[in-house]
Amino acid sequence: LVARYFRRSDHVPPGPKGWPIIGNAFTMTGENLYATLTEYSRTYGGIFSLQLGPKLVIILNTLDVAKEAYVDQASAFSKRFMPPAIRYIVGQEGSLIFGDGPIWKEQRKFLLSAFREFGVGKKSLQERVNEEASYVLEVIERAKGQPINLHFVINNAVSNIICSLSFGERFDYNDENFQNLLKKLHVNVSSISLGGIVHVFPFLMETPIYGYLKKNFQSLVDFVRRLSKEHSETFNGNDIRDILDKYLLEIQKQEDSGEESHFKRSDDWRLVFELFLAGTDTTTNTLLFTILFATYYPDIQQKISDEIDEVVGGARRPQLSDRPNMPYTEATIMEVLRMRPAAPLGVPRSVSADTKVGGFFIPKGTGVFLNAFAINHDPQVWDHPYEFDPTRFLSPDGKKLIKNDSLMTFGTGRRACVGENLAKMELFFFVTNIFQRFHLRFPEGTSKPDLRGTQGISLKPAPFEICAERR
Ligand code: HEM
Repeated sequence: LVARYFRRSDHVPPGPKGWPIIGNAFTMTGENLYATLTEYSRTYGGIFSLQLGPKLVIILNTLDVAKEAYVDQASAFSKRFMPPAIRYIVGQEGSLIFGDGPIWKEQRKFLLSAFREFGVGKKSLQERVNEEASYVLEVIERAKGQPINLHFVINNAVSNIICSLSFGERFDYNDENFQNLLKKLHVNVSSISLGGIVHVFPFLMETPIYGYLKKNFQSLVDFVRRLSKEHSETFNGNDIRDILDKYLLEIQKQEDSGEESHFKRSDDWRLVFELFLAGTDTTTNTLLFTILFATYYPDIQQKISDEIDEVVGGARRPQLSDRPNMPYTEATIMEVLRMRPAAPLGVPRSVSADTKVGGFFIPKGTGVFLNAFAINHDPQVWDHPYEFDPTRFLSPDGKKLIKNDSLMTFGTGRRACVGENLAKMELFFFVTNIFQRFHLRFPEGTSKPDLRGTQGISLKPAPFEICAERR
């Protein structure tokens, strides 16, 4: 009976054999997980399955099956599978990233409208990001050309954009409390995968091996809760300063109208917490990879710098209106997003009704991972997929940015990333500010860093240092 409970049905997509009880949980760990799963896709095809304990999950590895599931069958594929260990710590109810149904729908609509209101894609936020970038430039300047690891500065800067949108505050790069918090978040998203053994046995969170994950998440929740509480004490319905105020106003309106409220006062911390979770390490890692690739390929860095000189010059800050005139810089960012998707397996979904994909039976309740790395490197779609070549996103004359629907870095369908425009805006401003002012190289006498990156929930570059010389 036990064996039958854990065994895969014959009609579901094939996949590698697992161990008794835990199935393929060990397969779903390892710092090169994205590469391992992409290898499997070469053996098993566009869709294959794994067993996480008793839970069947499928991995979508080509654009065709991704669209067939997430777009053509959006109703069956728009729920989330929340990895048990994460649910165990932060719960699923009221979650935008992991929730479902009307609450999720309202939260998503709310956030998209809040992003518009508070300047995503607009001048007001441009000033904010430029200002934050100027603090990063100061840190680089102070290093005076000596080797520096930019990880926690960039991480702090990116988080400050979320903090400023959410509750109008930024934290100094020397603020030890905030830095510690970011480190804890970083450790959590980079040291567990979305499908490893801890999700088969979530009680491991209570043991010394994994207990730190629970503590780390709890510190972040406590921090956001405290800030949300302090912020709400200064709430004035006639002066909506940021996303948290807008959220509180929404609650007030729903309470006043006597309607059943989907936004709860007790949950006001959650939205901000989830913006941290979804938006900090993803954007940080992509920005670090951009710095890494541009330093690794000096000719590409030179082309970015030339474009900045031509379009922006050296005297003023970059503007949103410069973006359409800077296709090479934008194409380089797109190429980094393709090569190193910060969430290489997306955020898992759950199938809400028995269905079929790629001709295979997919039972209700199956977990689904979108292998963005495999799709972004599919040789059927991309020429020389493992080469770093920004020109693949440029028109033949190099003057226009060419989008490609096969880029799966932000997911697709109803639950695609809501932060895509914000992330791209941040990437553009941080990249242009840095390469406007500095030429970057690796420290003398050191070997070139590894470009592959290591994977937990997010994919991050291995630690590296750069030396920055003023241009
Ligand atoms: C380079 C940076 C980023 C990458 C690569 C990324 C990637 C993703 C991916 C793959 C998903 C799942 C999509 C799907 O299921 O189809 C997602 C969801 C999400 N992202 Fe992002 N993200 C980034 C930045 C951000 C930022 C800056 C924010 C907000 C501050 C954000 C907020 C969210 C939210 C709230 C969701 C859940 C949406 C839902 O379930 O409806 N992301 N992201």
